[in-house]
Formats: sequence, structure tokens, C-alpha cells
Amino acid sequence: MGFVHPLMETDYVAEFPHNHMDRRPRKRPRFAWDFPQAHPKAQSGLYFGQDVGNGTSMGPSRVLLTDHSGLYLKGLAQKGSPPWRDDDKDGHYMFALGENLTPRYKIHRKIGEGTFGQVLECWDRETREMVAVKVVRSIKKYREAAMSEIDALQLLGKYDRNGSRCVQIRNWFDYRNHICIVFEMLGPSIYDFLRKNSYRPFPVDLVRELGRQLLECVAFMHDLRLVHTDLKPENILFVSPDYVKIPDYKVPVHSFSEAACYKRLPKSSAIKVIDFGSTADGHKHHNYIVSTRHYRAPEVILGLGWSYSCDIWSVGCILVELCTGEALFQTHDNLEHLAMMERVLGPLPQQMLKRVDRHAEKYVRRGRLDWPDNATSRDSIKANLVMQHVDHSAGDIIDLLQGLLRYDPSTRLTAHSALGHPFFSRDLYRRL
Ligand SMILES: Nc1ncnc2c1ncn2[C@@H]1O[C@H](COP(=O)(O)OP(=O)(O)OP(=O)(O)O)[C@@H](O)[C@H]1O
Repeated sequence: MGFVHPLMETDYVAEFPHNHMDRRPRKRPRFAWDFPQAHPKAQSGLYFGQDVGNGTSMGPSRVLLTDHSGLYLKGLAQKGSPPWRDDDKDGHYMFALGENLTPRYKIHRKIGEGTFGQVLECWDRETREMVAVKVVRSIKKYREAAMSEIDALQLLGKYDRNGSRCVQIRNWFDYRNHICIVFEMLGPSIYDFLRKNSYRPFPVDLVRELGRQLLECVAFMHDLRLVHTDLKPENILFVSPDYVKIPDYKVPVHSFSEAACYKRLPKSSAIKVIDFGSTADGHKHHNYIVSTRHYRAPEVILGLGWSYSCDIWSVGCILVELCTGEALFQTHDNLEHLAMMERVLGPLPQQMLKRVDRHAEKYVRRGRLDWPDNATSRDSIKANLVMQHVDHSAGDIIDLLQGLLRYDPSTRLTAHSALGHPFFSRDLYRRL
């Protein structure tokens, strides 16, 4: 399988410092250099071809606000798909809530949008359950990435023994030049919880449970030679949407709102990882840019080549974020990112800086990072970030984080070794 991400080679030119960004701009930049084109592989899905439409064209919004009551919808339920519509200018599928995607899937609502397409909650008339359908943009590179995602999902599904923690693919098909991937329906993401909780940290026992499951997922993928490359809180979903509100006694005194006095916690800590569209073959050499900025490993930024351990770095960043509520490296600039790493973790090793590629050599001067504050503040993770949030298990989690966030990828913990760390031997997070 060739899982090279088709979008990443251009990332060097696409990544630039952003001046007017919201607090956590998470998406990789979108590319609009392609025209819709059929993918030859798209003829061989688990299930294929339900299109019965013909042409009308609609306005700019992807969710159409037409009146769907009465005869129109009844007609659709019988006939199958709605009339043909043009995609929007970015190749997104245009739809109306309540209509069929295909005769089998009825669209209930839109639950997400990513670089690759839109995710729709649909009623599956055949299995009589809600599913999440990713409708991929009708653009060649995204279609190809979707086919790679399907390859990865099918491989993961084949070896899954009910505990892989990877979202399950239920079906896929090619519909009006959009690859559609049908997934089991999951709940909100870890990031959704952080946001709803105004970026307050999770309890350390929950962090332990989430970290353990995340590492189980990564270990399972790595055993199958797959590198996820885009692990981040948005791509980790709770299986259930249920949560409880508990009083938060650590709320700042100046905050009077009722929401600030309560914190949402999931009823069940069970999670699954999603978004396998950037999955790569771990046995091949890669040095294109991967990962969403804040979770990107130093070897990726420095152009030194990367493999399995770039996922481990992302897990380290995610665990710190769960403990503190804030992204560990909140930046959009490579040099500042590396300088922040030095502030938290100490100086980058000389042997890494000596090997930087031509894109990254501008960040290095006389064997050191070319950053004014380079030699000054060297706060440790312990002093600066985590200690204040974790109390009793601080020692354990800091030791684990230091293993996950080692600069040198060859000495970084593996997923299996991390799972054996004493931090994970403590009591499990209990259901509330
Ligand atoms: N199985 C699922 N159940 C519920 N929601 C889902 C599911 N899969 C995806 N979503 C929602 O849809 C969003 C987009 O999905 P996904 O990350 O797979 O798309 P993407 O286009 O690859 O995104 P990105 O731009 O991050 O690469 C997710 O953040 C999540 O909110």
C-alpha cells in the first residue's frame, strides 16, 4: 500500500505565519488547484453506485434551505437521490437536510467539515442505525486521499479485535464523483469538550484513561506498519455523546457565569481515533510535512525524515493539553515553534541541528537555533506546565511526557513501551 499523503508535498510553501487567526486555527490550508476527476480505484468498493440524479444548479451554501415538506420528500424517498446539482466552487457536495444522499442514506444533519469534505449524520435504511458519512470533495487529490483512507480503514478493520480504538468503516461508495465513506456514529471530540469547558483541564485520572486508549490505538496501527500522522484532540472522539456537569471549584474568582462554575465530563471515557486520510506506510522514508502544527514533531519541522515516532510526539503534546487545557506549542511559525520546544524541553541536540534540510537551515546558526531567547529561559515541563494541574501523579506523568517528547525520534518511547509506563498502572478512571 502506498499511503503517501498527496497534499503534503506542497506544505512548505503553504505554511506561513498567520497574523489574524482565532485561538486555535486547526485546519491545514486548503488547496484549490485541481479539477474534479474520476478515480479509477473508485469502481471497487464494498458497495457501489446508487446515483439516480440529473441536473440543476444551486447557490453558494452547501446546505440548501429549500422547503422539503410534503410531496417533494415523499417523492425522494421513493425515487432515491435528489436531482443533480453542481458542487460548490471548492468541490463540496451540495445537499438539503432531510433528503436522501442515496436511496439507502437519509441526511439528518451536518456534523463536521474538514479539509477533505463534509461529514453528514445519516439514517441507514438498511441497518436501521445512524451513521456518519464523510462526503469527500470531488477533487482528484482529495479523492485519492480518500481512497488511501479507505485502504487504511479496511486494513485496520481486518485486524481489529474489538479493542483497536480506531473508528470502524461500514461501507464506501462513489457517488456523483464524491467518494463517500460510511462510519459508525461516534460522539463529540476531546477538543469539543475542552472548548465547551473553556479550556479547563481534564482530571488526571481521565487523562490517564484517554492516554492509555490513545496509545493502544497507536500501538495497533504501528504493528500494522501504519503511521497516523495527524493525531490531535479533534481526531479523538468519545464513543458516547453522554456527559455530566460537575461543579468546578477551581474556577477563577473573577468568573461569575454559571457555565464557568461547572465542568462537563464524559459519562464514559471510551474513545476512538478518526481521520486516516493522512496515514502513511511506516516502513517507507518520508520527509514531507505532516501533522497539524501544534502536534508536529521536531524532525518533521527540521526536514530530517519521520516515521512512527512522529505519532508519539503528537501523543505527548495531546497529553499535556489534556492536563493543562491549552495547546502546548501555540504558534504558527516554525522558528518560534522550535524555540518554544527549547524553552520547555531544553536545547535541541546538535546532531539534529547539523542535519537539517535546505528548507530548515535558515533556523540554525553556528550549530544552534537562531532565536534570540535561545540561551535564556529553559523551564522544564515539570516546573512550567503540568505540575500545577496534576498533584499526586505528577512525577509519573512528567516522566512519561519526557519519554514521549524526546527530541531524538530513535530514543523516543514506542507506543508499546509507553503503555508499560507506571503512569498507566494507577487506578482507572471510574464511570461517573
Ligand atoms: N464517525 C464519526 N462520528 C461522529 N462525528 C464524526 C465522525 N467522523 C468525523 N466526524 C466529525 O467530522 C469532522 C471531520 O471529520 P474528519 O476529521 O474525518 O474530516 P477531514 O476532512 O479529514 O478533517 P481534517 O481537515 O481535520 O483532516 C470531525 O472533526 C468530527 O467532528
